[in-house]
Amino acid sequence: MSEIRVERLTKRFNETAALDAVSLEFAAGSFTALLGPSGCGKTTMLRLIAGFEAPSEGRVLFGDELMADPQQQVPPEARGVGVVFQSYALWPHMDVAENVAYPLRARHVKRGEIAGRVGAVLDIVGLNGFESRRIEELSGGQRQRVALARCLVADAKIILFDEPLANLDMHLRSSMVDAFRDIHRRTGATIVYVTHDQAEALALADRVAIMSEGKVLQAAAPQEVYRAPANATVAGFVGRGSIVAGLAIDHAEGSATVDIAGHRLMVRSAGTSAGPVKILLRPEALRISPEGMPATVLDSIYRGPVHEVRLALPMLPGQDPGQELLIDSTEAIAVGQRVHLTVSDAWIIPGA
Ligand SMILES: Nc1ncnc2c1ncn2[C@@H]1O[C@H](COP(=O)(O)OP(=O)(O)OP(=O)(O)O)[C@@H](O)[C@H]1O
Repeated sequence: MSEIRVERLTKRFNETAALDAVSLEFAAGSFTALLGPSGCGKTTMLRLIAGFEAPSEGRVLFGDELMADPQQQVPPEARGVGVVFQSYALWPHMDVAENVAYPLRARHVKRGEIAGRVGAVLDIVGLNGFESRRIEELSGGQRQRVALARCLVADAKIILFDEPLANLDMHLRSSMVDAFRDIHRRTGATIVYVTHDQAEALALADRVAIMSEGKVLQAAAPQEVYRAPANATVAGFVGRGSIVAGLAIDHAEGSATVDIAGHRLMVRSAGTSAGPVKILLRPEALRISPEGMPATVLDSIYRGPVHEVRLALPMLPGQDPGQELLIDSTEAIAVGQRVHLTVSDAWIIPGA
């Protein structure tokens, strides 16, 4: 059953549609990341689900229950949703345990029960022993964990996260990514997680919804979004890679033969007719070898374990000039060198 359903959900601020007729379901227990550039409508979607905004058009349902349409809205506190923002909004004058206990106190839960539940969630977020620490004595990552614990203690079936790791350094972010995976496993909550960090989205979510200009361009498993982007915008937004022009010569179920710069190869395809196509080539699917697609090295940048090498494809009559590819190479390669590439995987971008 789907826990959250948004139907043709639209939110307009003055003339601009921050969210534009989006329909999306969130299955019970799923972990969906909303991913997209700044201003694409991610936070607006979250705020509509939480009840902090009212829809201009469309509806929000939890199960079969209507939460909001333009005429009526269930108030946020009656939706039973946990929300964690990037600003932790903790009470500075209370210690860790008091902050975490706050939602239970507000609901008049018994003292004895509160202590047990607070201990249990502090355990989940790895803050056992910090009960009587003051908030100002905590690091950014520890504060974020307190905010997380305070959200978890309420036992919400739906938890919304708005860029919860945005203020943390890289090292802390990766340890918090582990904490989030653990929390999802333990609570089984339906999670919607807003981020503009694709690595975070791919690592955490079982489904990624890529948004742009108030619309959802693709909502699919992380592997699918990466391997088979629905259009050029998604392809450009998720992962590294190059989009080159080619000519489809022949196609079968799920694959096609294409010509790229005079070189023929088999690529994956969602079904296309013969003619010009755009093809996505990921760096890890390209390898320098004695024969294959010819290319010339334009430049090479050391990126840590590998050199990222930019190559130019030969220009052929009737094809796009200046087509470029990216590959990762364990060795530095001299600029100007001519090489050949084997292609182990490629994808025809639908409708491009
Ligand atoms: N209260 C508001 N009043 C007017 N415009 C708003 C309001 N809230 C959001 N917007 C506009 O709606 C659009 C979507 O905003 P939203 O905050 O949902 O984007 P986002 O994808 O979360 O961006 P970011 O990653 O920068 O947080 C933006 O163009 C924004 O300027």
